[in-house]
Amino acid sequence: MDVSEGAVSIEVPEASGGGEGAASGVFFNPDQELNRDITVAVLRAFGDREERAERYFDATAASGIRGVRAAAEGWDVTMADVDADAVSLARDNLDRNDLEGEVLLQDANAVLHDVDRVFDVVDVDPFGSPVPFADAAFANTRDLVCVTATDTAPLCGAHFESGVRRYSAVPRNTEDHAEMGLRVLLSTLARTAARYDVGVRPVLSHVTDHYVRTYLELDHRATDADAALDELGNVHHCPECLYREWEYGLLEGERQGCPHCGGDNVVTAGPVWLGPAHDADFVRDVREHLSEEMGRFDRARDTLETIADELHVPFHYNQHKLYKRWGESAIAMDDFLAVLRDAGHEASRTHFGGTRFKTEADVGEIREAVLAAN
Ligand SMILES: C[S@@+](CC[C@H](N)C(=O)[O-])C[C@H]1O[C@@H](n2cnc3c(N)ncnc32)[C@H](O)[C@@H]1O
Repeated sequence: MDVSEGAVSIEVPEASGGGEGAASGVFFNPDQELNRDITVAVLRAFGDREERAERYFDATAASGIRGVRAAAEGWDVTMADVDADAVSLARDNLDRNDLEGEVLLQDANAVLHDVDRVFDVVDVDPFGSPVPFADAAFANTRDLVCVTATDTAPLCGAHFESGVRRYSAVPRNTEDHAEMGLRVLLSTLARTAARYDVGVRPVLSHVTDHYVRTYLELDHRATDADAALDELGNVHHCPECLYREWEYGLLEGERQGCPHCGGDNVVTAGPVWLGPAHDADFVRDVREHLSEEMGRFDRARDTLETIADELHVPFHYNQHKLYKRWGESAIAMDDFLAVLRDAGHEASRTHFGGTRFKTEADVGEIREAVLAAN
């Protein structure tokens, strides 16, 4: 089956249309086109800014769609896969588009540990968790590590034990679980990178459908790794009144009782990444580098616009849940944000959902602002 994405056309097996875990054939998930469109725009924006960056490694190639699209953008592409059918298909797909590139039948970790190779950008887009590739990626990438995680249930605490095992963190299945998953992933990646004296700075992150995607710019001094670790801490959630509170540091403990409603079901997650999950200027630049031939242009543009304007608050509220608790009907989001801003609180929409918002205000302050506006 022929598939066109952006400027390229590739062949994928018919059987792979079913998405992750398709019974036969090389993997190809059409639903990840948005992820790949944004990746191409990131490569354009990053390549313009860091002109010397030219070597891109698609660590888990499958059909080669990412590597082929990167090669079409002028990147010097290497791809790897442990599946011989995938390697042969990825090679064919480069040829089909008259593009150069190297496709290796090799474990991505072995390629990353090859002392004769250096990559500026490494893209890890595996089945499930990226953790098996994280050490090698951070130990051996120059500039940018791009990571997809599709194991959102462990990451957000819905599969608690596997989340603890895999991510060396305590995830909690709170009502803002998608952001919980992102911040648990960022915490694990920051701690993994720190082992190699590498500091990570997330320049763009999004949680879309059932995956988390993040782009981490790297700095290669021990002090950079220390600075990244300083962005870690714990977050406490009260499931009754939706109060949440966070504090930086790795040694903070659990909370006894909610300071807002007095409830005793407060849950603590950590260590999670409390720092910025994106760089607004970079996100705006990436948005400018989207192009209309991309299949998910409109959605990618809207997602990036929302992310660029998101406050750097490490969790978010669900406006409808708050109104339900107050026994009132929710008002339009723009009006609601205006109420918070009029009361002196910064507030923004978030790409985590249309009924969700970010603010530094706590639940008591939010309620006061709404009451004062009535
Ligand atoms: C989710 S698919 C990749 C999808 C692809 N990046 C895309 O955008 O369509 C994961 C691929 O990783 C490959 N893989 C699994 N373990 C690997 C390893 N250790 N090194 C390299 N590739 C591996 C699998 O064979 C599979 O083709």
